[in-house]
Amino acid sequence: MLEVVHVTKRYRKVLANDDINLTIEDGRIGVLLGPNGAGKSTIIKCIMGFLKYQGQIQVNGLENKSIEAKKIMGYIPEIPSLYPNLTVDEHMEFIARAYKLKDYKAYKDALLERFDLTDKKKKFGDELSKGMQQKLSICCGLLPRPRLVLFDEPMIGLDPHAIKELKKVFEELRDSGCMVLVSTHMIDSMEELWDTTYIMKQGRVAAVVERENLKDNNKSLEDIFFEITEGAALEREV
Ligand SMILES: Nc1ncnc2c1ncn2[C@@H]1O[C@H](COP(=O)(O)OP(=O)(O)OP(=O)(O)O)[C@@H](O)[C@H]1O
Repeated sequence: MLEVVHVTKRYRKVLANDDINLTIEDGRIGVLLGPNGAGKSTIIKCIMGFLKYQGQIQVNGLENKSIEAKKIMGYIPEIPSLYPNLTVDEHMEFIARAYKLKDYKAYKDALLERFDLTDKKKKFGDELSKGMQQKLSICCGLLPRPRLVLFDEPMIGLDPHAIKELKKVFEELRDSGCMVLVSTHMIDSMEELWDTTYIMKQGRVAAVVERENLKDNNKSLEDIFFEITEGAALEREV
């Protein structure tokens, strides 16, 4: 289980995350939905342990900044950060060695095939298109088979085939008991895939929407999103 408890992050005068609480259980998909600047990337970076913040974050009971926690966490950043002098295949090998993976070759090849990178194996990072870079970044994030996977705006720049594959990946991760957290500002992009949506506004979680509860509520996620983001900020459960 991922547990984010009372997390507050300031960048000097900017309050980017204001007392964030969220939980993702095993085998569940959480979505961070919010307009630009709502604080989605910041909370993901806090969960990954890249930033200093106030509050507590635990993954399966482990402190998020511990080595044990990092071994089970995967992160696909909003902007791919590749090595210009490493090829596609070398990026994957680098990850495999960093995580001391064993028996990873078949999975590596399957990931590259799935995201149409098999014939790009020998291309260098700076020879890839933006979409190809994003696909490689996804493959690198998935190779260590993380139990918690954080995707920051993962569909931006992907072609329809890659988006379809990525959605299948979300389902497979969920079905294998992983925790998934996806940030997006596109309401429809996660379709029926999410279990819990955290609607963020101005650094706060303004509403927590559970899919089960949406059925009894005559409103769509879109209705709730616009009510929250265009109306007064109020924290509530739906
Ligand atoms: N490194 C930084 N230094 C200063 N302020 C920052 C920094 N990174 C983010 N911010 C500010 O923190 C706030 C939240 O930004 P964040 O990137 O978390 O939002 P977001 O919801 O991910 O937005 P987007 O959808 O545009 O990616 C914004 O006001 C942003 O300007």
